[in-house]
Amino acid sequence: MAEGGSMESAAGRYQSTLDALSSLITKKSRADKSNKGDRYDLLFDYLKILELDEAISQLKIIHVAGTKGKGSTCTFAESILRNCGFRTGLFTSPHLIDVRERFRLDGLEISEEKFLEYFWWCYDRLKEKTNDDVPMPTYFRFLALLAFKIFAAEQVDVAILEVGLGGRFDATNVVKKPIVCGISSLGYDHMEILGNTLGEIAGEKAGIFKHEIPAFTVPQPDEAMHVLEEKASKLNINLQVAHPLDANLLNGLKLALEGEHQYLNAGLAVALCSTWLQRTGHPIINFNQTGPLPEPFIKGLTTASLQGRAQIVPDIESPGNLVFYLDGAHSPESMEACARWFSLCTRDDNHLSNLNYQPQQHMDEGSKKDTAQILLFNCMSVRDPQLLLPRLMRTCASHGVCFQKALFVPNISVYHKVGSQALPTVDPQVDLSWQFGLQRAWESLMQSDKGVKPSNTDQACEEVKDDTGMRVTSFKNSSVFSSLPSAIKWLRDTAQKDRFVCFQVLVTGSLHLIGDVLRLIKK
Ligand SMILES: Nc1ncnc2c1ncn2[C@@H]1O[C@H](COP(=O)(O)OP(=O)(O)OP(=O)(O)O)[C@@H](O)[C@H]1O
Ligand SMILES: [Mg+2]
Ligand SMILES: [Mg+2]
Repeated sequence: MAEGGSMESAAGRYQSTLDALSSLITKKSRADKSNKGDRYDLLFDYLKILELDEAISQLKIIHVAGTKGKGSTCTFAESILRNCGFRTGLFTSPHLIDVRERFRLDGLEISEEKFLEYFWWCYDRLKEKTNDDVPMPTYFRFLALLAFKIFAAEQVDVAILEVGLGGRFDATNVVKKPIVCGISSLGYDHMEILGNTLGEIAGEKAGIFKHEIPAFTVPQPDEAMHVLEEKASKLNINLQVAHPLDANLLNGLKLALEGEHQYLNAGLAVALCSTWLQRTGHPIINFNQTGPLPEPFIKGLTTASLQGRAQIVPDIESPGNLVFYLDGAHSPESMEACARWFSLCTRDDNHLSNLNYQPQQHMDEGSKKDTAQILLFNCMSVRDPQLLLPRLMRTCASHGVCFQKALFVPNISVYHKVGSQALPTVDPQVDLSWQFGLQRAWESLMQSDKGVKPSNTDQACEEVKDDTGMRVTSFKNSSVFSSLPSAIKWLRDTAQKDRFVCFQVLVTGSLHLIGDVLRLIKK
């Protein structure tokens, strides 16, 4: 019998499943060899153990790599093909709150029941057949195998797979014959693993190309495009460039995911889906690049959903004057896209009418609410804040948006654990040196940047303990909070005190942070 026997409660069973999953997380850093393909051959042993070889060859797969926009592109593609009437499977990463977010069937997160069934089916077989030579798969490899099992068992018409990291040595790349491949925007990320030049990075991502399987990409910098083309031509592929979607093709509707960069992702998704339809014997009548999009495409593109990407959440405690703008950007290019999105939608008063509250409700007739922008930030220590923070601040400044205050917090999620139970009791002794570094970088930016309100020369640092014993270290323009809940509490208190100001909080830098914030504010 699987771990988590019948005596256990459903919640207990789910938790022990997450514990089993957590046991696969290796303590080694991600830059470790295993991500460079170390023992990639093991994946084929796992496929044999799970008897998935044949099943995978039957799946009609769309495979997407890229630095940014993979998840969005896959989400659009899934939504389009579901609206065309197909049974869809979608595998994306990372997850924000619950690991089941990574596996969608017909657009919905897999049910707990099915997840448990397939999880233990795979886990038990692997546990039984693995040994010193063929050890248990690592975390992401296990999840990818589980995705294959789920999609095969559920007999989806189409499986849409997002590469976890890179391409060539990614666990999803055991696929031998996808229907179509896509490469979304390339940029600098994970250089410690994928190489230092855009060309090298492109080469890794192009590792998903397969002999004579059609492939699409978005417009890329020359350096990247050359490498993609070269790799494609070696495999006898005519690599095509999907142009950004023309907003006029949406019948006056808006893309479901916000931000200008989503038009790039949507354009790629449209190309992938129309090719998938053609190659699986469902050509769309009268479809061309410039004419209006078929109805299910419009429906798909305008209703797709993905948490933590340009997501706007009014706070439940003070919806009128505290609004969270959440975006998991964590690379320089996406930081800029995120800053542009935040600036445009905070500058634009109209967007408030899209939210389910009346911003004017607490105010006297005719008075206009002031807004104040606050940044809530953390990034993982593999990122370079000197690349992220200036990009963020300058892009906002160029749109006339200045942050009144920046808050830096540690993430709460414990990385070697999966699942919501991983929310730990807050540790007052937590090491904040990384956050102090972020704060210093921010303060010196505020001092040096032209076009940004100069801050007080008085840089007295104030350290206080709040009522929960948490440390808060403040400069004029920024604070370091020793926990996320205390930062959220500060935001709510601040909003309570000043009901005539709408506090617009941009939360960015790390998807883990976004997940933690969503967990706290959605309760
Ligand atoms: N085409 C793009 N160009 C630049 N930035 C983008 C693009 N698409 C998305 N982004 C930014 O990247 C963030 C993540 O988007 P998405 O989840 O689609 O990408 P991803 O490639 O799956 O990222 P991850 O590496 O986190 O898996 C978005 O919130 C947005 O800020
Ligand atoms: Mg990434
Ligand atoms: Mg992703």
